Amino acid sequence: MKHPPVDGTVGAAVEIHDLVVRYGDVTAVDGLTLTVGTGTVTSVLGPNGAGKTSTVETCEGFRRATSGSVRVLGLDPVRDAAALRPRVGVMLQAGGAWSGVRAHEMLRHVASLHAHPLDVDALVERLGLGSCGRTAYRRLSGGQQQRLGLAMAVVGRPELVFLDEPTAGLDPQARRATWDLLDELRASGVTVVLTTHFMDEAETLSDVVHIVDAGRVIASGSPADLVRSGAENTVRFAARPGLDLDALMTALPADTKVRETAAGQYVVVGTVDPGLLATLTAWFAGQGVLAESVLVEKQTLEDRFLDLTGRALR
Ligand SMILES: Nc1ncnc2c1ncn2[C@@H]1O[C@H](COP(=O)(O)OP(=O)(O)OP(=O)(O)O)[C@@H](O)[C@H]1O
Repeated sequence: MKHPPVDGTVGAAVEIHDLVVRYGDVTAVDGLTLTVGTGTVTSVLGPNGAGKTSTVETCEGFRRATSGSVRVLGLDPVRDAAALRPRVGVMLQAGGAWSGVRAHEMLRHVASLHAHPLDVDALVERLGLGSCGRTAYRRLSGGQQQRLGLAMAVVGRPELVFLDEPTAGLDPQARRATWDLLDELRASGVTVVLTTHFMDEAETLSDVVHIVDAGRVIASGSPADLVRSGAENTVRFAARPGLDLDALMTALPADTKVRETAAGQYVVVGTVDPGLLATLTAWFAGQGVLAESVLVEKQTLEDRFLDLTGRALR
């Protein structure tokens, strides 16, 4: 069943305007503005420490904004917490359950707090939690805790779910099961806001992606738009390590960048056309370089993310 538009939030499930979150001297969120459309899957991406969790926790009502405004389903996440609780599902980055409680008991407890919960047994089955129902939360593996956290976030049939790195530490099977569940939530009209470091996940699942860096949104759009608004194409090739990339970039058109992503693995980003390929291979010939596996590819969201946020570790 599709959820009807929520009063006062037609078109917007979450509205964040000029949000600032400070912890003492640390400014975690620094004037962040974004809107999450009702019924969309929206991903918030950013390097470590960019302010994603602080932003999401403010929307969940766990943190107070230092300044700026946050509206969730048209309501204030702190002042209206009681009204939002049955309507919003939350999956935290860590924890969320009492350490001694058994997995299924915890899930049944959360389900009992909601008027029309999902079928607990079916959800347990879906997320592969059948074998650990009697296990205490603290004894579950990291991936099982993650899956239980996801189940707790969705069991109450929320209108909106916040998922902080929902697939971190999951095996490929559980990751796919999570993707399928998110697809179903979208199909039933649920708004999903997730943070992730997996670019393929964001690209596959999201209607809209916001890239956050240093506490601000630096790019927004559909994954396809974000990739399109970067350089058109990428050429990848393998050759001997340590090629003189300054010399190569001098030979190529001015807007072209080349980097060695791993020893002997190169990526050329720019306007890739037959002329650029001809220049590249002529340069190889002039240098006596026998390049292998020269591939013209579309830029990925990960390439775009790295272009926008740089390559320095945070
Ligand atoms: N409780 C806290 N006290 C002090 N500083 C904090 C606190 N929580 C977060 N920070 C700092 O705020 C900044 C933003 O952290 P936040 O967890 O929001 O980033 P993030 O984008 O979610 O990072 P990650 O991808 O690593 O989870 C970081 O510099 C972090 O060290």
